[in-house]
Amino acid sequence: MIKVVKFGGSSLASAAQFKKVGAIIRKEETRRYVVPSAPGKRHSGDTKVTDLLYKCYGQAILDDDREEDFEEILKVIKDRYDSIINGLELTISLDDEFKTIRENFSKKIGRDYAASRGEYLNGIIMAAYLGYEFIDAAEVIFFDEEGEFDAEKTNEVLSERLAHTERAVIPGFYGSNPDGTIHTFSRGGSDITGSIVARAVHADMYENWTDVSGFLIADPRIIKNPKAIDVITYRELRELSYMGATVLHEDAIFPVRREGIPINIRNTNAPEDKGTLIVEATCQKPRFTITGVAGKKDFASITVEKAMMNSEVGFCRKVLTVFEDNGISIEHMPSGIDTMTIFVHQDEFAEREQKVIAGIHRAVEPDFLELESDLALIAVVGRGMRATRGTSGRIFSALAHANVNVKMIDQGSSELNIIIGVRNHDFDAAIKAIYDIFVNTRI
Ligand SMILES: Nc1ncnc2c1ncn2[C@@H]1O[C@H](COP(=O)(O)OP(=O)(O)O)[C@@H](O)[C@H]1O
Ligand SMILES: N[C@@H](CC(=O)OP(=O)(O)O)C(=O)O
Repeated sequence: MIKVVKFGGSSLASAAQFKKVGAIIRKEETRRYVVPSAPGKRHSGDTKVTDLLYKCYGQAILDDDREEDFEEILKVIKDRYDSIINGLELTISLDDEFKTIRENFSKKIGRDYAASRGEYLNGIIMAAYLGYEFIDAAEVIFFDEEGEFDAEKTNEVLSERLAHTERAVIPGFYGSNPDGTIHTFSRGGSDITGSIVARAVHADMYENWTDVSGFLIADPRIIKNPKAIDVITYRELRELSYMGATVLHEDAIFPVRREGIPINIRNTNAPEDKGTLIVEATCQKPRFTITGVAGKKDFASITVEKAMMNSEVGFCRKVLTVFEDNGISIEHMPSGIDTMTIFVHQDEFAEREQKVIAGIHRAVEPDFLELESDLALIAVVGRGMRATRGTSGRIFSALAHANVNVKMIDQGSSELNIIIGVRNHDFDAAIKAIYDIFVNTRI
């Protein structure tokens, strides 16, 4: 049995957190491959080391005389690592590493390099603390010429390397380009590294340790003490992650899914809790009709109206081409007989708004065109919804009771999700109402 264990920044924010992590790893022999993130927030007002590194590099590349700020931030970062090393009573020193980092920052070596040092340094500490081998992710995780993750090369090199390594620490979040420079995944990308490592060693389980007891039915920042989901399918999770449930990076699912490796989300601060199991398929009935609810704010909608639109061949395509030509991706597209509405990210749309409107006029000569902004989209997700009648009815009545005006509803063809559009300022109230009706009331 082999387990790959990834620890998030919240689990590695201080020496005290490292000790909890050490105890978890030592408890099971099978926890052979460890993927650490950079130290995260120790409390709500704190700053993640990754953010400090971005800030520090931002100072380093300024041409004017900002030496002081640069040195100050670098010292804050070094102090954080030193306090972990001292708290763990380790004898290692990162002085030489910081010397190299300072030199490389002065050479303006790259923003990705800068950010990656958070995981790199934490990996060195973790390996020393556990007595595991340290493997620099730059040697085993690869990106191609276009900057896309190179899954096949990585899998080949990484599986070969780990086949000869009994226990190792591989820092998350980064790898290398064909020219040897450092490249990072997008934010939260250590989850992806964990998944890649799990695939490479054909792990039996990918444990992803964080600061909550699993994937929760709703965002704990909106709902107080939400219940955890026991078992969730990859597909349900994809829907929820995409719509803003940030526990696991949305791209972290692909590598393990190929191999059918389950993911277990666990809590470093409550290691006895079972957490959430993420699987390909399950016969286990969900506890509630919905598995989870998540959402994102700041969308704009463009409604195009034209009589007999439905019978005009190619109408939708012509409208969509306008968005494509302007490089704007489309989030949702509910339609009626004479209308279609397109939901887009507000910030992406704002810059090209007038170009898009002009383009639509030229392309399809609509009778009427309406724009709306500051909208939020909420996804209610659940494999149990298919078998339950009246789910949308319950959602509508709950939202009506909470005085939330529903702007749009779109049921996915898989019947796995229902997407609801509301105003930004109704977002929290809508999530609360949906959680309440399905989880607390449970009629
Ligand atoms: N549905 C959800 N279930 C659990 N956590 C959620 C959910 N939606 C948002 N979160 C947030 O995700 C956080 C965990 O993810 P993250 O901050 O990336 O942790 P880590 O630093 O361990 O990688 C939780 O602390 C919680 O605030
Ligand atoms: N440290 C990186 C990568 C990461 O995955 O972090 P975490 O596991 O704390 O979300 C970030 O902040 O984006």
